[in-house]
Amino acid sequence: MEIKTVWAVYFSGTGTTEKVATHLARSLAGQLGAQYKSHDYTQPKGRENALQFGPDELVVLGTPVYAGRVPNMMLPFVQNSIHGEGTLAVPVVLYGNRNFDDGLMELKQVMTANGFLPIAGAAIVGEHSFSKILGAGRPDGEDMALVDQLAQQTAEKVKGLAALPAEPVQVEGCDPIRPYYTPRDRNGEPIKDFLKAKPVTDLDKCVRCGLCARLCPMGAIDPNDVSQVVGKCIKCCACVKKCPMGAKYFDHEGYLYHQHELEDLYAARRAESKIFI
Ligand SMILES: Cc1cc2nc3c(=O)[nH]c(=O)nc-3n(C[C@H](O)[C@H](O)[C@H](O)COP(=O)(O)O)c2cc1C
Repeated sequence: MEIKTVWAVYFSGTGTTEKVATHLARSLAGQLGAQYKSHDYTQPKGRENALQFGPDELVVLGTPVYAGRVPNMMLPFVQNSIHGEGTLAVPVVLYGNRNFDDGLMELKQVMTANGFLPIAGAAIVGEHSFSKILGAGRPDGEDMALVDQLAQQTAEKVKGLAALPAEPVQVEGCDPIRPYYTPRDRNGEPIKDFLKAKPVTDLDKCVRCGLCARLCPMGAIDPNDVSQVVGKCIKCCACVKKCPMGAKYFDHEGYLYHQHELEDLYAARRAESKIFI
């Protein structure tokens, strides 16, 4: 099949999804002799208009895994505003060394329902948003080599297609999709007020540059007083990890318990990145 444009379309709070989706799409474009374009829907502005793709385009759609699924606050945009028309696609998820659970399956299902034909997929490990030691430095060289392998195999598959395949690619995950993963306390109870946790600001370090307010995917930080989170925080950690002064952090007890538990359970092991073709 002839593809004219390969797109990287992605949400990425801390940059790991962007790194993988753009690399994969660029590489595919090169191998297919197609042009490369990208659309970043991390910021509210990137979600203002619907996206529609045609039969001579290929879309790499990337999202991080939040609570084992596609981030729930981004799901409406993906479901309602990203459509294909017999468009080949590669759903890609990034996950923080715990598990991608049903994130890739959910993304594949939503895309299939929206007129895409997923022909390959990937679940790649990225440094966990909540931590500097969980999945530290990933995706690394080994992960990116797997992404290169996926690009090569997907390009070969596309070149060999005379028509759209009858079935989408098989990926790991449950169908029907399971409920969101719930952080639990030491008694096995859901952590109280976890969803209400939001970052605080060390005013001795903060230089009021306003970067955090501009970066927040939810537009939740007051640009006139960046210590105030006036909107909904999805805990993507863009403000925490990208603040040049290290002025943002979480002090919420339940959040910190969950972060340390994840680090205790999963930091020592290397979770596998996986490709599906
Ligand atoms: C709210 C939230 C929930 C998360 N849930 C999971 C999870 O269920 N499993 C996992 O392995 N990583 C989880 N992560 C980690 C991210 O999937 C991972 O760090 C990813 O690389 C972040 O992508 P980004 O850099 O594009 O923002 C979660 C991160 C956040 C912010």
